[in-house]
Amino acid sequence: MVTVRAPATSANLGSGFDVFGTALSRPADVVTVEKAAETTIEVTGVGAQYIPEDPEKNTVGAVVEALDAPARIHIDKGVRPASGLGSSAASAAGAAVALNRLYDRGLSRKELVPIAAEGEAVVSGVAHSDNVAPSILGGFTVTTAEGTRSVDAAIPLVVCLPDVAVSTRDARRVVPETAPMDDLVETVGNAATLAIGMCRSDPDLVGLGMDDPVVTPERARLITGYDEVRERAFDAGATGVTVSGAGPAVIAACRDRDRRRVAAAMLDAFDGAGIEARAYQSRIGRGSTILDE
Ligand SMILES: Nc1ncnc2c1ncn2[C@@H]1O[C@H](COP(=O)(O)OP(=O)(O)O)[C@@H](O)[C@H]1O
Ligand SMILES: N[C@@H](CCOP(=O)(O)O)C(=O)O
Repeated sequence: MVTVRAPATSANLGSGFDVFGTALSRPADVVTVEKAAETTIEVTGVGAQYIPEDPEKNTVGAVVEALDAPARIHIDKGVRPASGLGSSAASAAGAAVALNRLYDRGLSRKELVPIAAEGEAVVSGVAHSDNVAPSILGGFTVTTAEGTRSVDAAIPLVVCLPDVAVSTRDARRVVPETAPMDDLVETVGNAATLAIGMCRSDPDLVGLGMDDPVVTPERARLITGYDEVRERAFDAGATGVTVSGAGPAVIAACRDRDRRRVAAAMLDAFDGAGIEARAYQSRIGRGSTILDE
């Protein structure tokens, strides 16, 4: 038996659509696997009632297939589904790390990234790796067709999750198919600024680089209260604010001393829009951890 804690993640960070991701120190899924002749999945925890236990429909089923590793699997959800916090990815990442160990497949963490991404194709239609990569490796990750690079960074974050669901599949439908050259230039500049900020653990540069003129404005329309939440977070000291993943969670970078104030301001703004929400005072965290074997 192997048990793995797989963290929530925030993908895109504004300027890095389908490329950037960060592991969050909290919340997390806990995935336990035991060898079995046939794969079965049991899901408990936050939002478990909305998550299929059929291996064909659960993200971990695709990981079992890819590793040829049938197992009895228990997923204890800490990451609410349809959150923008890589809920589907956390289970897939945890399963990939756990099954690799259970069956001694000997794959490296980086080699597990495309395997876990197969799970994302099951739910969103695209095997995007920007959530599974940080959930497996930890830190800030950059994933391209050439593979994944990661760096540890100490950046305080606030993630505010409103009590509404946005499916990644639906939120991918509003992504523009093309972008004007000016927007492309702006996005590249922001993404490069953010990457330098991560390498220096500098919340000001990271926040500055979180702006995105192409995808985020379209997604923000799906989140009631987004503009007010963003403005209030900046007023409270956030250095950057954007949609987390496909939403509805909103993520802010800040300094340690401002984290509580930013969290309170974001909650208050959602409340003003008539939306219940919860805030995680988080930071960039570590990747999947084996808890027990
Ligand atoms: N192990 C899993 N954990 C969470 N969601 C899952 C899992 N397997 C399948 N799903 C489905 O994936 C969808 C949530 O994924 P997604 O829309 O990408 O949201 P998130 O941003 O939270 O990952 C839901 O429809 C859910 O039923
Ligand atoms: N790059 C993807 C990330 C989706 O993240 P999720 O946490 O909402 O699953 C996208 O933006 O579609």
